[in-house]
Amino acid sequence: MSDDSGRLRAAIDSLQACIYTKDADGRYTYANDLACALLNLRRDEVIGRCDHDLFPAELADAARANDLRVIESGEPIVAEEYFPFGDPADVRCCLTIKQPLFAADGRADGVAGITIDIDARKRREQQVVSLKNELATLIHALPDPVFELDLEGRCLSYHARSEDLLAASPAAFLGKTVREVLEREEAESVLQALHEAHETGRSMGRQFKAESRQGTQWFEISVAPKSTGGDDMPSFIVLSRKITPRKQAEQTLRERESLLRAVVDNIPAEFWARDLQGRCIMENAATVAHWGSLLGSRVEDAEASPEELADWLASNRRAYAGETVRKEVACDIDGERRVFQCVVAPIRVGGETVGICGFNQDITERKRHEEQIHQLAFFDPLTRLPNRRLMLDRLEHALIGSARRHQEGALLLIDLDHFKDLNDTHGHEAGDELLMKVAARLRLCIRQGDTAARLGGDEFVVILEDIDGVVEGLVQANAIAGKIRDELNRPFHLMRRADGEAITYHCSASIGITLFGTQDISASELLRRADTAMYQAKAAGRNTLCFFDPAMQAAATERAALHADLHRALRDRQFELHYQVQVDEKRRPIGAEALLRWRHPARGLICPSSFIGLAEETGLIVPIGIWVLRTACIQLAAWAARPEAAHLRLAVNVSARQFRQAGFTDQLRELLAATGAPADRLKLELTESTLIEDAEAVVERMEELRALGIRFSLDDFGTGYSSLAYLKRLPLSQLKIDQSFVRDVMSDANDAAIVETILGLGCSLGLSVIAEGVESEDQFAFLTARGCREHQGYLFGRPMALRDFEALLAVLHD
Ligand SMILES: Nc1nc2c(ncn2[C@@H]2O[C@@H]3COP(=O)(O)O[C@H]4[C@@H](O)[C@H](n5cnc6c(=O)[nH]c(N)nc65)O[C@@H]4COP(=O)(O)O[C@H]3[C@H]2O)c(=O)[nH]1
Repeated sequence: MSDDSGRLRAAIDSLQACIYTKDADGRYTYANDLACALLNLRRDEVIGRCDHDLFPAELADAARANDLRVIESGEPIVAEEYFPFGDPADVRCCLTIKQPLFAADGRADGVAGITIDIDARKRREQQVVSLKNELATLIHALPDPVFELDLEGRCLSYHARSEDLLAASPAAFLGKTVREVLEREEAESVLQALHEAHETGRSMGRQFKAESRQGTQWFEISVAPKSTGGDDMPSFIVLSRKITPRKQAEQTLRERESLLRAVVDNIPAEFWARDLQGRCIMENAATVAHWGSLLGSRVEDAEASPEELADWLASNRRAYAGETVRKEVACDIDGERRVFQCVVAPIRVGGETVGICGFNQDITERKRHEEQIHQLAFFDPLTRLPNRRLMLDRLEHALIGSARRHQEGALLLIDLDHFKDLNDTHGHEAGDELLMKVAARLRLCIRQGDTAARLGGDEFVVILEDIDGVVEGLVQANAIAGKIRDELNRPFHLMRRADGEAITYHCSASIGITLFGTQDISASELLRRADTAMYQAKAAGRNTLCFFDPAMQAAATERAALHADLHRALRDRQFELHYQVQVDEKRRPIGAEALLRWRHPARGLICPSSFIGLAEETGLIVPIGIWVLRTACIQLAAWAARPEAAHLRLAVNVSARQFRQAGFTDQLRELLAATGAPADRLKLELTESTLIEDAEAVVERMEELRALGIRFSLDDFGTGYSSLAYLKRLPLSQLKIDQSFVRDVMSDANDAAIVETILGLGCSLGLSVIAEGVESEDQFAFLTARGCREHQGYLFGRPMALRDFEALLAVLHD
């Protein structure tokens, strides 16, 4: 028996459980080895102690409470208690079975307990519980329903926060396969997802639709196989998201996109858009039809000329910078010139430019119509000349322009004589044909920039512009009116519609002319004047030109005649050079001034003052001047060969226009070479006005000529405004005192003072001074007394023909 109790005790001690007994007061009466070892006490130290002696109070309280429950109830209990295991910090959960111990009287007076460490299992259980809780929370938190389906698509279970998220009530699908619930195509989609998940481990993004009371509902599913851990039929967790709103939005977006596409394609213009890198990101059908698809390409990739590309790039740059650019572009399409109205504008999103877009609209037809409208509005349909309206507009512009530019213009009103008779006898068609042919001839008579217009009926108007000066205006208006009259006098060949016969028609016109320039006058007043003048022309017997102003008329007639005469004079060698002697203070001849004379066959000898002005205005002075210079050079060469005349200098007047003419230096060089005239004997007389305009060019020309040996005398000195500083820059050799000062030098103190000043000036500038217009001995004495060494005037000799001049030279020599 004692052997048995010893073996039992040994068995109890070897158990991996704490076994103990306690008395009614909770004092240990027995503790096995493991219990002692965990308390790190010997058994005799454990026996007699209670839990409060060994453990923290709250653990001991719990254990004591269990002990008391067992003692009081006399029933065993199974409870969880917590004890430190060796280390006081290592408190573990233990399963405790407590059994009452009974006294002989049957009262429970102690407890026998077995305590096993279940801490690790307890923790695992707790983890599983918390994992389950988390999963439940997660599933609960999921916005989308979750299903468990088997591989055939049978619904094993589901979880949904709300039945609204389902396509049908759970009863409709729980336990059923998707084939039973959904349309065939939709069910296939779900089954494919299940198989995909089965094979690859997951499936995402498959969609299906189901009909519900709310209409068609769309779902998107994510599938993952459910791990069963055995060979059971595989099942799958299917997360089903209701995407009906998204689908509807996508549908709306698609509809909008196709509407936008349709709108863009139906725009009756080419449309394109480019991103910030310049790549085409959108285009419409019209653009593709014209250019081929531009998508993805840049402007630089287009097949166009460098100028066109540069132009497009410049517009695009401006649009990227925020500007809306409008321009017209003309290009050839299939060999036809077409015009496009192009707009390039920035594309802004939230105030930021994200690209540019453009419209190119073919406006060729519109342009044509505009042109036609313009033609109808401003041009006479019969003759295609500007009509009254456009003529008035141009006339107003001409009036403003000529006033601003200080130029003259002329208005010619042309009325065909007896036009009505032509209409009456040969029909309107012949009349129309004449008007067209008259228009064509008028066009030929005017310069580019001038206007020929039809006022209506048989009345035409010509506007001449940009004419230098009134005289030139008279001359030109007269000349062009004459040309028009002559042109219209040439026979016209017309067709008579009635019998198809060709007729030769002799036309004449009455032309009224009026000039306009700086004076303030309206277009309508001008027209009235031209009309008055035209009626005067009619009254004067038709086929006539008439100026509005009789004085102008006379001047124009005279000028025109003079002009024609001058031409003839040059051609018929009617010009002569007269020579006026120039002497020194001892009256010895030192040279002469060559003065031009015109021996007119009818009017006799004409002085230059009567024609030099006109010759200058009309440019005839240039050929006349060359003739003078050539004659003078020939004369100088002749004198050079004669000892008594070799010292003579010859002064020749050169007009500003001639002096400024390109090639003047070369002309003189050639003349000197051709005639053999000594250049240093030739003296060019220039007036102050010649020198003042474009000073740089004048000085340059004078230097060129001086390099040839030619000298310069400044004519009319004292009448202009030459500054001393300016005079000093000029390579002059002589100042000529104007005869107006010499004339009154004896009577007018001012003139005397001016003469003295000029003499002093010549002295200080190192220039010789010659007095002009010396007529009396007193003047001569006055001038010589003040140091004037050279003289010219009637006192010594008038301008005279060469033979007389040479006779005079002989007398003066003697
Ligand atoms: N009252 C008076 N007059 C005198 C006297 N001595 C000379 N005269 C006149 O004064 C003018 C001097 O010529 P000018 O000042 O160069 O003025 C010249 C000159 O500017 C210009 N001219 C003459 N010949 C030519 C020429 O060949 N070419 C150019 N471009 N102009 C010329 O025509 C102007 C007038 O020439 P003319 O009628 O020949 O008039 C000449 C001459 O006859 C005098 O003592 N008393």
